[in-house]
Amino acid sequence: MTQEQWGEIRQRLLKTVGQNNYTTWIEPMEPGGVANGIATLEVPTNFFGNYVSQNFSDLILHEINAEGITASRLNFVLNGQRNKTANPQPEAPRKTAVVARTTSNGIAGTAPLDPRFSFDNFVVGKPNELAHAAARRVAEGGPVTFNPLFLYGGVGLGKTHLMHAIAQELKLRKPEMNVLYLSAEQFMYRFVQALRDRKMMDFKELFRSVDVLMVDDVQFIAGKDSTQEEFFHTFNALVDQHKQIIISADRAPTDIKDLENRVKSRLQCGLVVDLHPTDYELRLGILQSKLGMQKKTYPDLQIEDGVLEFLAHRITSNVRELEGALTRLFAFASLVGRQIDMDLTQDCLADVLRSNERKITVEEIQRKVSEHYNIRLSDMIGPKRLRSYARPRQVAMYLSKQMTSRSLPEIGRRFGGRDHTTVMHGVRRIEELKQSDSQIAEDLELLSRALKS
Ligand SMILES: Nc1ncnc2c1ncn2[C@@H]1O[C@H](COP(=O)(O)OP(=O)(O)OP(=O)(O)O)[C@@H](O)[C@H]1O
Repeated sequence: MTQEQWGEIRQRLLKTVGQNNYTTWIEPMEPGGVANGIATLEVPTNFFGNYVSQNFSDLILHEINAEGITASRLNFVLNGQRNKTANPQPEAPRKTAVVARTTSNGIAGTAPLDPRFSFDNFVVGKPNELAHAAARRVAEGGPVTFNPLFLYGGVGLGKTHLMHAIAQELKLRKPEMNVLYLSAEQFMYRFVQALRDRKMMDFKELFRSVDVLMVDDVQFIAGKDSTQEEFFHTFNALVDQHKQIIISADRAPTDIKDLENRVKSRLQCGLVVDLHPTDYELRLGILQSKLGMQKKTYPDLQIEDGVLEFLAHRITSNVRELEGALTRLFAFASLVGRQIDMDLTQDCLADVLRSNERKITVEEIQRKVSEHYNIRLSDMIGPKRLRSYARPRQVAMYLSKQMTSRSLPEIGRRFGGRDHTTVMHGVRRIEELKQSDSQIAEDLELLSRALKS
């Protein structure tokens, strides 16, 4: 793809994604080649590539094809890594802030900080309140009370956001502090580079001279023995000097496989806090806060009441996907010139909604029903025929038939190896009672709502 073609494509993208998105996400990319239906774009960071891929790839592909270039997929490579040897290019100037002070030892430079990942933009709810409070405390830059702060949680739950927020806040409050933020992958890359260039002294000096070291996605160094070793020494040197360390990972230190025990135990010796999966209220709060940004980009678009609630209810996997869905919805609506209502939402996000469909299991149903009727799970599954066990059992069988794709024999097996005719009888009995017994009807309603949430 030539610069000229990319220029045309960019101009059209500006109209569809809006000025803000354009400046942040489209403008920094450089065009690469197109081969076998794959168009390559150069991006400044992996994070950047992931974000663009999740939020704008459909639109970009659409415009690339509109330019007469045939491509069905996009491939993102880091700036300057395409044809590195054949076509050496100077590193593109970074547009976002770099935290660490520049040094002259040839191995300085850190990950860019995303200005949107601030404390102000972080929505706090029950699942993340502890992690948020700990991050806030560390960002005050006061005396080191827990070292390290170890933040962990599943994909897209806000670990990187909190790390960037801490770094940016520290930069504001304590500009004299030397704060180094980087991913574990970059740590390894720098270590290998220093070894190769015989600059280990510089490497050690750089890492041991920081006031705050922040390493994102530390699980990456699992299984990489020499990097772990170096990380361990860096860690110890900084802790000895009472310098703050902040680490993030996708799981707790004890659960990171192939990480040496001494590293694990070091990582656990401060404060370990986790970001729990989001709940409905948090998801809705996040959507409401992100709505403001979209409205700035697309001031003419209206969003129908109930759409945000619908998304918060249905997209439960992670915040990144939730955010991506909102961005996509606005971009799509603006592209097709429609307002955002339920129909458009279902059309535009069919794939995301499908992949988020929650699979309810028979075991979950059994657990919820036994809690509801206050009986033991073992009594529900066991052989006792007492009415106080038999009725909840039939309710659970009925819900298993309605809410899962399990067959009657499969359900029977999960209820202590009962025959499929027993399950069928139970299901029919509850179907009858649902019509004649308002208490049972109410129980079913309550239980199915609780299971779906
Ligand atoms: N509580 C929150 N408030 C506002 N935005 C959030 C919140 N949690 C996550 N996000 C947003 O969700 C997206 C994903 O978050 P982030 O990159 O921090 O996830 P992560 O936990 O680091 O994921 P990964 O494991 O993939 O690195 C970001 O755009 C971030 O701003």
